[in-house]
Amino acid sequence: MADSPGNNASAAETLNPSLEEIKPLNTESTNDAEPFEQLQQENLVEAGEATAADEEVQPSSSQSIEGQESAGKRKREDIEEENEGTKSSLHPLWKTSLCSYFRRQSGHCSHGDACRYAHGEEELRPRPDNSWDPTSERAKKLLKTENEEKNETSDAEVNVLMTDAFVDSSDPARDKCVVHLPRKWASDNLKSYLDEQGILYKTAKKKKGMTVGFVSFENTEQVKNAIEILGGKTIGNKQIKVADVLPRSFEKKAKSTISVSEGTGQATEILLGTDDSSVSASINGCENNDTVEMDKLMGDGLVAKARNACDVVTPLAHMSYADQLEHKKNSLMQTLKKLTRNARKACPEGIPLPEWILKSRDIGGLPCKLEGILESPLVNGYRNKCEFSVGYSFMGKPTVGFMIGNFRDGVTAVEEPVDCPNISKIACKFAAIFQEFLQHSSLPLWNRINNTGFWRQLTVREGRSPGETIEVAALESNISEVMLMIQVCSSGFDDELVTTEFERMAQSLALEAAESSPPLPLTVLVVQDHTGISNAAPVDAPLRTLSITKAETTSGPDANDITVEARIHDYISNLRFSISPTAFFQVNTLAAEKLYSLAGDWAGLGPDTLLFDICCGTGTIGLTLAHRVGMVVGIEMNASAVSDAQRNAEINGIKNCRFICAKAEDVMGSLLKEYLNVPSKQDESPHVISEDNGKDDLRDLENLASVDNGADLEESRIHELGDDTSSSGCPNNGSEELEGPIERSCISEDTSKTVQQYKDVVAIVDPPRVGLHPVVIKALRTHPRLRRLVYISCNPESLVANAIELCTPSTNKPEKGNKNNRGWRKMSSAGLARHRTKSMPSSEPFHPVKAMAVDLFPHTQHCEMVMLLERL
Ligand SMILES: C[S@@+](CC[C@H](N)C(=O)[O-])C[C@H]1O[C@@H](n2cnc3c(N)ncnc32)[C@H](O)[C@@H]1O
Repeated sequence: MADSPGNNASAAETLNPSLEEIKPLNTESTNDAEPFEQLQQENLVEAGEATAADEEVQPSSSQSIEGQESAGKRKREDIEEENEGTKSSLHPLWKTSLCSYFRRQSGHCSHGDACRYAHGEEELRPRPDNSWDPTSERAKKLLKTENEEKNETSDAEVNVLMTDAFVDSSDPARDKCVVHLPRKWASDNLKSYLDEQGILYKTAKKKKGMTVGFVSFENTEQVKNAIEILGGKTIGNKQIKVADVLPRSFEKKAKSTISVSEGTGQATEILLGTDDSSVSASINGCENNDTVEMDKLMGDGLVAKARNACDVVTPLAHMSYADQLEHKKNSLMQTLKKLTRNARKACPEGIPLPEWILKSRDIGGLPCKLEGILESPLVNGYRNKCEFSVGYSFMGKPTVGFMIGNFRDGVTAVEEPVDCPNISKIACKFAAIFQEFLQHSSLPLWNRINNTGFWRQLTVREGRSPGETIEVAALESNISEVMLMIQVCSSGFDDELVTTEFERMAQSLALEAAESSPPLPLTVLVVQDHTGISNAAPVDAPLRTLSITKAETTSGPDANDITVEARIHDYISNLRFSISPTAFFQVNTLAAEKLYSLAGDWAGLGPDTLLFDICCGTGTIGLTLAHRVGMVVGIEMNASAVSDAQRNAEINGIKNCRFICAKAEDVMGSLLKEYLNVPSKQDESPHVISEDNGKDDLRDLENLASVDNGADLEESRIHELGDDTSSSGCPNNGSEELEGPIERSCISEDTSKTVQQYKDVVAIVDPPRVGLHPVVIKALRTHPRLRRLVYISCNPESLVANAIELCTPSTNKPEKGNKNNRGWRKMSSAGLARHRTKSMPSSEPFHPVKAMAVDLFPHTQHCEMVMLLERL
């Protein structure tokens, strides 16, 4: 998802040597496999099919001759088997892939003409979809041409919707942007480049991470000169372009100007250069003008990307729901196949391939059966939490909604969420109310380019009333509580002004909510103060609860302000859940209920089960399954979520749960030891990890993982667009600084039953998008008493990566991790996982038993997946 940083040649060159060092010996090339995966995605090649592209899978070049021979034999038998079917009738894939044996053995293949694979480019036939074997010269040539064409097209579609003020001259014709610059450049690099080219300019600004720089000129002569000099220039393989900053009418239409003080870079003076009538005129006329102007620009080829929030936030909305489910299922199947391919590739020499890999051929290369996809009970308006960005619309109107593109590519325009089908009516109404308030606020909107301003984001969280049935036609009537969290950056602003503005805001929101028809519930109003660059605030960003004026008394002399505790409530499986402002709670409550109950069913629970709920959030999984097990141990790093979990256990009278506030990687090993210290037969097996050795290995892996978990700010920004599976939704890098491994325990534990009595140990893991920390994987994998693991994932790629480590047979001589190696930076998550398997201590692998998708996010590409892993 995140673009690879640094796409220029020098970055690639410096990376290669380190990659060499850690490239798994049995990997010839991982690049070739990718186009093949694409073909598989399009269902053009069966997963079991052997081609030059997937031949890297086996035999492993690090295997012994014997190993190679047996692997080679395996493959040859497979081919012969398949040939039986192809000789008699011409298989549609006959000679559509290059024969790897023929290529390797300099033009010799024992199958001769009968070989189903093409002996050389001349014999090669196009595939049924007219594409070519991706390893062939033809395919490579075609790809190159396509890429060139793409580059040309994107050149034509220069599209900078930088609505945040970033202009230096009074004449927009003298403000230009330069596009296709290296991401790693900052302003200084841009200035040096312009100087080197002999270009005169007034100011030049560029932020790292963006491909766009902003240059203002003293006069039109300088503009002309710059365009002439830069025309046709390239940096790396990118052609530099000079373009207008859109919207061109921004200066004309935007009524507020922000004066930024030189010294602090902080906005100190705000001139609302408008009277109310002109603001409302501009607001009222805005929608139509926007559309006309946008259409014109699209016609001119200047704006070709998403034009509204709906296209960005709900890209599948144009499909029927049945088609969306089918689309997601197919795409998940392709992702799952990576598990088989990579585990096969990583299987150490001399160790037989596990049964599940051998059997994968019978199910199209899947590691286990994908049992289907469960639909969301609600398809529209299902989100109980929406994070709306604050910014300027395409036409320069202060707007509360979604960014319609990527900041890195120079798009900061924010558009209203009106047509996004996943957003509830209540959330849309609150966004509109807050937007209206911002039109008159004396504090500025957050400017993503200068990182200045005040108003940043609005989060609307909804809680339902208890009840069995949901009125799909009148969803709002089920919403009884609403929490609004307004994110600001108050640093550098006058306290008194800020307090007055908050009071005005609270009054305005309460009044408008009460006057809405039907009235909107407004339970809690919280302000989150955050100074960081991205809106993804750490969980400990300061919160301030504002009092809300009771609607019925607003006009009376004794207007009654109430401040309530900052929390709302929702219900899952008839349990009441208390949710604090920053705690994770699944955004689609009804679908989450299905997800948790499926996980419980697959976990095979009973009164003798000890259930580890890893990454437990507010305790939803453990608490909804507590009645089916002996005891639940929940682990969660967000302190307020842990307090919520504890509170939720209490309000629901559940006594067999213990919640631990810690990073799972810090406590998993010791918890397994604490609970499972009873020696069993398994413990005596050679699979047991020795303490010292284990610690060393854990440290090695931790080293690799520390950067792996690094959040990509821009990725977080993209997920602001309504995808709550982001790291902002489930903070994996929360700033909750923990002193010790278990800083705080919340225990409502039935201590009458000692831990040794639990015969059955099960883990349900539900990690954030990045997946489980390698230390946690290792702890789970190497503890022999943990026989069953249910993995719930909002990111199938990380599920696959983690499952590679959990399910690949371990080597008898695990390698030591190389702490100084930085080559993993450019590896795929699966490649990295494969690499890690080499240092996995000798332990019995899990095997994938079954998988099921649960659609928590209709209209988007995202989907939850559940996979059951077991040890026989
Ligand atoms: C996808 S959410 C799942 C929460 C919960 N199971 C639920 O369904 O509501 C992931 C949770 O993992 C927590 N988390 C992230 N990294 C963690 C870590 N290293 N250790 C423990 N918890 C973590 C997040 O705070 C978040 O609550």
